[in-house]
Amino acid sequence: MIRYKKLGYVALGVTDLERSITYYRDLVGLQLNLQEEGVAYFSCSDDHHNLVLYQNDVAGLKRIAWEMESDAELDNAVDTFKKHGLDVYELPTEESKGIFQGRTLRFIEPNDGICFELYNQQYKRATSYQPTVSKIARLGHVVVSFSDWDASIKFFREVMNFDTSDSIDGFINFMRCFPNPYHHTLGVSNAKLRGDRPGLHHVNFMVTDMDDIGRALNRMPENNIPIVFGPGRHPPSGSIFYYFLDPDGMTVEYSFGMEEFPEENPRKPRSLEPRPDSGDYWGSVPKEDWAQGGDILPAKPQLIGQLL
Ligand SMILES: CC(C)C(=O)/C=C/C(C(=O)O)=C(/O)C(=O)O
Ligand SMILES: [Fe+2]
Repeated sequence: MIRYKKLGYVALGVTDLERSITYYRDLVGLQLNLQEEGVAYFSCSDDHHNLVLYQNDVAGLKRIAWEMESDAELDNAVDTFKKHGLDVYELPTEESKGIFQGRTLRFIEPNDGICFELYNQQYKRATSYQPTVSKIARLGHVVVSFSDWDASIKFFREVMNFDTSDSIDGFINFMRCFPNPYHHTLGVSNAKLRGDRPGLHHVNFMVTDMDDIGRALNRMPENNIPIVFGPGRHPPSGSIFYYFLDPDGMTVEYSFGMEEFPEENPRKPRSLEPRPDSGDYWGSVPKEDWAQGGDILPAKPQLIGQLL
């Protein structure tokens, strides 16, 4: 069974790269490690990047990348994916080095055509992430609204070896990239909840303590950043949460205190009733523009290199 180390990075298309650099660096608190023509690499760890922004005509989700436990797990993934009829491409060495990574594979997720990437390691930084406005602990999760909710969950479970931690029936299925312990690194949301329009739901950064949330409660409104949900506490993972929009209207979440699962004998997944208090113990309800921004950006041009 395929084994993942973690959710490595998320790549987004943004319509004004300079504007988004200022936002993600100065308001969200990510460290800008490198800016090249049309692309910016941010981290919140000793990785070279945990968020990559590309200048693009349309804002949206470009790629989701998973760091594997080992190089052998990349081979394991290739064998598994090919058995399930997936075309997997290995980036040429100069390409993977160009994004500061070791061996890198890409494929198209079959339900909504998202570019998924697996890699074994990124260049590490001696001087790792230095917190500024917020002590971000890690890139936490990405939630995507998929067209076929059941088929997507089946793919991630049966092909990618993700486990369901909990589900709000018909709304969101919270999945762990096994054996990563966090309650979810991927959320499978139902696009039927947003007019059958698949796309990015939100990107989450887990912060280190409540003060990081507290400071954001003031910093975001002071900078006229639209708040779209919370503060509150999510029943699925137990996380304190706070959601706000980025300059393209894509939804970003700060959270603190997520449940962790053991590799052996984890608790059973719960099926939560689809009602507002399954989303927030504290009773807040999301604004209309929560989780609405961000298309799924075409994957094909990213499939470069050798077909395995
Ligand atoms: C309001 C939705 C239905 C909800 O419960 C969300 C939970 C999520 C998420 O969607 O990512 C979390 O972030 C969480 O529980 O940590
Ligand atoms: Fe979330």
